[in-house]
Amino acid sequence: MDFAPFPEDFSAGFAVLVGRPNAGKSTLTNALVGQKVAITSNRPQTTRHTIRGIVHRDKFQLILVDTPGLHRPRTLLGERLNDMVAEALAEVDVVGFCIPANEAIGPGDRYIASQIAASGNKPVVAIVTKADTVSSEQLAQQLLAVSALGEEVMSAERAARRARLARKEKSKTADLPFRKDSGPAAQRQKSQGQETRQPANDGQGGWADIIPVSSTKDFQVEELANLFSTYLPDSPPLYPDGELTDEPEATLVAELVREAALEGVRDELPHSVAVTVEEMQLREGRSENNPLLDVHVNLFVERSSQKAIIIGKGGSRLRSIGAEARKNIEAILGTKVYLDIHVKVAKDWQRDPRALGRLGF
Ligand SMILES: Nc1nc2c(ncn2[C@@H]2O[C@H](COP(=O)(O)OP(=O)(O)OP(=O)(O)O)[C@@H](O)[C@H]2O)c(=O)[nH]1
Repeated sequence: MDFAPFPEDFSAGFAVLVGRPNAGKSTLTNALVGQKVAITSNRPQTTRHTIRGIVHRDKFQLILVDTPGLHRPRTLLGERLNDMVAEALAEVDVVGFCIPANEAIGPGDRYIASQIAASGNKPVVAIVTKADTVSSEQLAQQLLAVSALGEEVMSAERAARRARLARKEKSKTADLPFRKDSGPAAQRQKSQGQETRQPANDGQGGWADIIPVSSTKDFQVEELANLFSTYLPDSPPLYPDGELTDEPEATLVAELVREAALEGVRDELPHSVAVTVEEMQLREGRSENNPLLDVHVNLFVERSSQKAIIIGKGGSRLRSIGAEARKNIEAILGTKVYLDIHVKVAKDWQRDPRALGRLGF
């Protein structure tokens, strides 16, 4: 790996974008990175895997983790998705909480905000996305509403932490033969005002920052990158220049096939489609400057009625899924691709832990 020379005050680290489905996380990731790496779609929850894009600048390197839409779990799959989000939050230097400018703040946003607040001491930048879709008055209103949400969840979380701490202290002392907080040491501590530990995510009242952006109109995207960079630790670059994503190629391929399969099925399928890559290798006997990548994938649905939808009349839908997916895979991997898709029924895979494991969740 070749690293270009970097200045002494270089910083590098990780950011995660969270937000409810359709909040614009994938589009923002792409805008920041400058190339299509995350999967966008106008339907919710197409981002299943944590996909990283890397923002390279002269003074910093920002590694972005794009999470699945954090949402209230309904099925086992939902719980796993939320686990993945929690893991992602634990690993980053700064959290970007995406809230669309053109939708009222709802219980979904509140739930996510409280999850982030509970997750600890990471600075949270509230990002009001899709700023181009509203008037400046509406944008100002939304910024105020987002700010109020920050105050609300952070102070609620502080109160909850204090209550949790108090309960913990109480249960620790409850089964002792004498009261632990009545001895001289405890009295001394109390008189010095040390009895309550302060929660970690304190001090701001609300968010670390609030910024409106538009990914499609390139409004304030660079400002956001710079803002994120102020939260990164001093560090040499973590990835070589030019590397845009470290997501294994197979995951990208599976995502692209899944995205193509969901296109055109307007409402019903998003939660019922999973894709695994069975085999991916360069075809033998091709010349070095004209390689062909053979890709075999399984596309799982839950019911045979869904299989019929995916395949379409005389196989027509499956053919266009294949063509669309192949075009996008070729664009990202930069080589010609032969794509073979097998449609299979895996009954109730969303609720079956073994099936989830097999499908890579
Ligand atoms: N007008 C406008 N539309 C946007 C902008 N950013 C995203 N969108 C649209 O909003 C929709 C959702 O965007 P995504 O980036 O897929 O949202 P997401 O949060 O990644 O969604 P999930 O993967 O479902 O969690 C897409 O149709 C985007 O084209 C923006 O800045 N302006």
